[in-house]
Amino acid sequence: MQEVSNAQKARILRDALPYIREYYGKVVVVKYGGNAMVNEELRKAVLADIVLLHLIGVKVVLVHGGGPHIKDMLNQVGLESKFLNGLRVTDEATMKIVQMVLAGQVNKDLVNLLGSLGGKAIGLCGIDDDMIQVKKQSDELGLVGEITHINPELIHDSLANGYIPVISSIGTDGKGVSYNINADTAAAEIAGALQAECMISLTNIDGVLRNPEDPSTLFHSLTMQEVQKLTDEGIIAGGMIPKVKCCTDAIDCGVKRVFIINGTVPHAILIEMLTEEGLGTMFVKQ
Ligand SMILES: Nc1ncnc2c1ncn2[C@@H]1O[C@H](COP(=O)(O)OP(=O)(O)O)[C@@H](O)[C@H]1O
Ligand SMILES: CC(=O)N[C@@H](CCC(=O)OP(=O)(O)O)C(=O)O
Repeated sequence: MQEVSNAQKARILRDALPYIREYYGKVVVVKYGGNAMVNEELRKAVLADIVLLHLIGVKVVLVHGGGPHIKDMLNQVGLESKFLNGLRVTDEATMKIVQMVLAGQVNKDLVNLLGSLGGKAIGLCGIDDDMIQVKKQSDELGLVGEITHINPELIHDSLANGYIPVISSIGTDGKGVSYNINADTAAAEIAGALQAECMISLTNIDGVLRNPEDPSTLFHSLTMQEVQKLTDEGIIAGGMIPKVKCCTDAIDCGVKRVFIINGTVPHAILIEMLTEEGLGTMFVKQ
């Protein structure tokens, strides 16, 4: 690795200061999940950056998925993973596993790791205090929830008490039934309800690319109209479609800065938030 001189380190810190000031005391929602969350070393590095932001006074809210973890557990118990338009078809047996894996295994592992890195974290899911209220999205998807309302009180209380809230993407219908929610959707709705300064979705690709095989084709910023055009042209495809839709929804709901970045790049969150250049795709209204 190339040596960084003390003068360069000092310049990096000086240049970051205005951004630190800008984000101080502001709410930043980070969506973490997918393949960017599977590697343990990487996970530790991402969480260390979240702890650092928390320690310098940014109100970080971590919303997580865990699709690969759910898939592994379904495999272990002999259940199949089925998707319809990027959403998991969730029958009752699958929902039990989703809740166990997300609110149990993944959530508690993240909280535990944040704690070990010096962060004060609290693990929640959308069922706690009726935080994520849903209705059934469609009969075909089974227990997949469409969000009808976010009750942000518990998040505000957790932040006011100095915690990093770590929230898994499960909702309730208010009648005792748990529902599965795509984690990007949950993050965008939560960011909107909190009127967050910023939402960052971490994935395992650099952002939105004209050609996903070629990193030099990254779109550094995209307007809502450009997103529509690229989706119509089939350039934004597959798992990127719902991810980008959540970003534009968050902008529509008043979130000021919205990014998709590569969570496998060392210090990706810090580079995006605290440098002029950033590194992923930023979404803007126009
Ligand atoms: N234009 C595009 N730019 C970048 N990635 C794209 C694009 N179109 C489709 N994709 C695909 O979308 C994937 C990201 O979605 P997904 O795998 O669902 O993310 P995650 O698992 O992080 O939630 C990328 O790895 C890539 O294969
Ligand atoms: C309805 C639906 O599809 N829910 C997702 C929830 C987890 C998730 O979104 O995880 P990632 O962020 O890791 O993809 C699922 O069951 O996989």
